[in-house]
Amino acid sequence: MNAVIQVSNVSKSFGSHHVLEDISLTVKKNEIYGLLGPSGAGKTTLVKMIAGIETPSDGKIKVLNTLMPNLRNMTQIGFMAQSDALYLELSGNENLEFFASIYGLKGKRQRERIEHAASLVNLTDFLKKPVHQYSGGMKRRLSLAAALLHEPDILILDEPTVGIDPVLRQSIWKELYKLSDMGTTILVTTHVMDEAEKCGQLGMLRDGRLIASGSPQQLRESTSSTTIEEAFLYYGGARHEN
Ligand SMILES: Nc1ncnc2c1ncn2[C@@H]1O[C@H](COP(=O)(O)OP(=O)(O)OP(=O)(O)O)[C@@H](O)[C@H]1O
Repeated sequence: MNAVIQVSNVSKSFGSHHVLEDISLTVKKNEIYGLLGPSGAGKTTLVKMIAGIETPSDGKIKVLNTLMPNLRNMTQIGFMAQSDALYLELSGNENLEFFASIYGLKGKRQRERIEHAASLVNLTDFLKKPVHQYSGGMKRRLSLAAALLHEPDILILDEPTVGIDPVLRQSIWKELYKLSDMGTTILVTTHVMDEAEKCGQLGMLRDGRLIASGSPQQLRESTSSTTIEEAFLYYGGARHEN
């Protein structure tokens, strides 16, 4: 099986707070897998463990067949965190140069990748500005550009389009499709239902449990729902009745 991410029976607690319970999921190569759930469901905690930033309390996570966390695997992963890890006093360009050099990109290649990533997120004209003058949406876009710089095999995006206007959101999704066509595996978290529809596969997360998974169409059809929101409510409700 061409599984790129394998999460097996993973649980996570912070002290006595059980945040995730017995999560198992598989993300295949080229797939765009969406983790859908309301705030506090545990999406960020799960993607941080997959990216190797947090460790599970129980269970196993393998990325590219290697147990995580694994330092070598980190270079194959582009991670865009929910809170932007940017240097506010530096310009957009300087931020991208910094991240590019961490990924080992130098000289002409570095310039090309920065140009490409910046144009993708519509920031070319703002690269000279210090980031403290950026709006929230611009900071998100710069973080996305930084995650794309080294053309990672796996892209993990935590709520990538929060604060981004619908036109740009659409162009970002277009690019995500393009990247997936070219072989990138993409894991994206969202609490927005219409965005969930854009994913090839979905995992619905609620109260730290994976309540359902499948393609948006499968999830709708198997619950006789017309929307993903309805399907989510069905699975959420069904679990509580058990
Ligand atoms: N380092 C931590 N220490 C203690 N509790 C934590 C920690 N990180 C997350 N939590 C708790 O875990 C739960 C899930 O948080 P998480 O950020 O993973 O959810 P989420 O689905 O990503 O929500 P949001 O979209 O609001 O970030 C929350 O109750 C949160 O308070």
